[in-house]
Amino acid sequence: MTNETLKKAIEQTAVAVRQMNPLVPSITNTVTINFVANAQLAVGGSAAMVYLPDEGEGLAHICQAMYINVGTLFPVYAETLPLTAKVLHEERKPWVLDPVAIGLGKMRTDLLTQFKEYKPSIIRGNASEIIALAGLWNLSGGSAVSEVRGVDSTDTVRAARDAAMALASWTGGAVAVSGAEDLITDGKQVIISKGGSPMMPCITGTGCSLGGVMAVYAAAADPFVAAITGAAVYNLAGSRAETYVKGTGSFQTAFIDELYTAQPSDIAGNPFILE
Ligand SMILES: Nc1ncnc2c1ncn2[C@@H]1O[C@H](COP(=O)(O)OP(=O)(O)OP(=O)(O)O)[C@@H](O)[C@H]1O
Ligand SMILES: Cc1ncsc1CCO
Ligand SMILES: [Mg+2]
Repeated sequence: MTNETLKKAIEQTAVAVRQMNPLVPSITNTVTINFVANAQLAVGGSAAMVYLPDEGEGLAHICQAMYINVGTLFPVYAETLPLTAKVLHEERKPWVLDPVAIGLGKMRTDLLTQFKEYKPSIIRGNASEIIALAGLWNLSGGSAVSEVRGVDSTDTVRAARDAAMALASWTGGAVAVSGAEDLITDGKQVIISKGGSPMMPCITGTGCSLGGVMAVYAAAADPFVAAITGAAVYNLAGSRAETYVKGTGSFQTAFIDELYTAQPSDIAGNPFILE
């Protein structure tokens, strides 16, 4: 892929989801569920959030793509998440996994272990989560899950490069590592997406909602292009929003405004490096 073909693919993806309004349901955490839905709607998707096993399974059958985030687990998810992921895998529906807080608790570890066989099309996490997931799945570049602390990253994006490439090679999809710059790989090529704002890690759910938005784009593009398009619109919107807000509260509102008003050509023009 060249810079020009990638820019064209990003622009086409952003245009396509606005035309399609794809149904992209989520099973996600209760902290940021509203932010995820609003971000998905802002870029052109149709959101639907569920918790129950038959509802996850039912939506997996009819959706264009789906988002699963293990941030706040409840006992019912031991049934909901594998059932839903199995349908997505069997029907070759694109789906995005956010392995939030990997390493915390037995149920989270069991679920994330099971997802190895259901091959998420895009894995999106911060650097520490990506390194820990590669470790849990016994892939190169990974490390023991016990090193993760809570939901925030203690590693740099570049430190997760090998883990991200190993995960993408396993799934055959894409992996996106978020941070001050974002690294996206399909296991062969690596893209660094630039921009964003230091305010983004100061509000909860920019990462979660980024996963939801990547799932929306995955309804219209292959996983690698979808993940790159998501990173690009986030970095564009974050850079723009920080220029006129007083602090992080109004940043969240301005950020959603910028997602909503971002033009496909501007999303494609957000700086990236193809390594
Ligand atoms: N220092 C930074 N400068 C610019 N952009 C940033 C910075 N830190 C994070 N971002 C952006 O914020 C978004 C979320 O990334 P982050 O790594 O904070 O996710 P996360 O830790 O999973 O977030 P959460 O779990 O709260 O949803 C990405 O678009 C990323 O590019
Ligand atoms: C803060 C927090 N705690 C569980 S999930 C979540 C959202 C960010 O990952
Ligand atoms: Mg996160």
